[in-house]
Amino acid sequence: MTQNVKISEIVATRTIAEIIADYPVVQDFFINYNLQELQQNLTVAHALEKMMPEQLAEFGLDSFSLTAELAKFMATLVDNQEEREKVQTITIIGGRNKEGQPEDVKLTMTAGEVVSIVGPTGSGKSRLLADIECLAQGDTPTKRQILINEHLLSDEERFDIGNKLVAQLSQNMNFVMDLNVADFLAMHAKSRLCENADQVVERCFVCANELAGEKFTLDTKVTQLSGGQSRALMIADTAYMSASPIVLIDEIENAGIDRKQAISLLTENEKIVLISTHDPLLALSADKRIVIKNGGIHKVMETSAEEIESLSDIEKLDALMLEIRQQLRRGERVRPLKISCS
Ligand SMILES: Nc1ncnc2c1ncn2[C@@H]1O[C@H](COP(=O)(O)OP(=O)(O)OP(=O)(O)O)[C@@H](O)[C@H]1O
Repeated sequence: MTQNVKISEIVATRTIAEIIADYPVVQDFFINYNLQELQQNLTVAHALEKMMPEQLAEFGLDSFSLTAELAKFMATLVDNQEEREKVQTITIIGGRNKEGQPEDVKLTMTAGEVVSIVGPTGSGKSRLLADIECLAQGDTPTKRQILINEHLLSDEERFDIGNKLVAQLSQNMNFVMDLNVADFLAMHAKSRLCENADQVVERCFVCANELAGEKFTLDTKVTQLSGGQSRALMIADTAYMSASPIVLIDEIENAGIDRKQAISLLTENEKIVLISTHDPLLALSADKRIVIKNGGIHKVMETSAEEIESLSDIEKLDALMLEIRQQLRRGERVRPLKISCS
C-alpha cells in the first residue's frame, strides 16, 4: 500500500524524463501505447494534456486511466524486484522417505551457493527439485517444507511469489509455439520487462550457440531445435533474462552442451542453484551435495579440498570422453587410448 502511494506520487510529480531515468523499462510502456512522442520534460498528466484525445481513445483509455495504468505497471516492477532481492536463503525441512521414515534434515542454502543433488535413478532427486519449485508446505508425497528466509509462507505468499522466485530447467523441454528463435527471445525479454531488450536477445542467442554443439540461427523455429539446442537456449534465457533468485536444473549432462560454462553462467548474480545430476564433474563443481536415498535426504556433504583438487583430472577425463563422442558423431574410428591409472 505504502509502495503504491509512493509510486502514484512519483507518477504525479516527476517528469517523464526523470521517471525513465530511474525506471528505464517505463520507456517500453509508452512505446506499447504508441506514445513515444510525449514531451519528456513534463509530468505524465501535463504531457497527456497536450495530446489529441483520439490518440488515447484508440486504446480505450483517457489521461486519468493511462496514468493509473502506468502507476500499476511501475508498482508491479518494484514489487517483483523487491521480492527477488528479498531471498537470502531457502531452507529444506525434512519430511519422510519412500518408506515413511522421518527425514531428519534442516538444510539452509544461501544466495550464491551451488548445490548438487546426487543419488541412484528413481531415488527422488527430481522430487526434491519439484518440492522446491512448488515451495512445498507438507503437502507433497515427501511431506517436506520449504522456507524462504527462514519463514514458512502463507498460502497467499506461496502462490503469489512462487513463479517469480524459481526458474526451472527440466529434462524434457518441448516448445509448443511455432516462433523463430528471435521472436521467442524477444517475447521473453518483453514479458520479463528487460532493459535493452535487443541487446539481451542478441547476448542470449550468441551464448546459446556457444553452449550448444550444433549451431542454429535467429530464424530457426524453436520447434526445430534439437534437445541440446533447446536446453542451451533455455539456459541462456534463464541466465540473462530471468531475475528469479532460485534456479533448479534437472539433469543437464545428457544435453550435449558445455555444462561447465552453463553452470558458471547461471551462478552469476548471486542465485541459489540446485542441480540434480549423475555427472561427477557437475556434482563436484557444486559447493555441497545432497545425497538422496530411497526418497529421503540421506546426507549433505561439503565438497572437500581433496575433491576440488581432483576436479582438474576429472575435467581431463571428461574432455577425453567428449573427444570420443565427437569421433563417433563424425563417423570416425575411435582412436586407441593411452590411459595411466594412479
Ligand atoms: N519421499 C518420497 N515419498 C514418496 N514418493 C517419493 C519420495 N521421493 C520420491 N518419490 C517418488 O519416487 C519416484 C522417483 O523419484 P524421482 O523421479 O524424483 O527420481 P530421480 O532420482 O530424479 O530419478 P532419475 O535419476 O531417474 O531422474 C517419483 O514418482 C517420486 O514422486
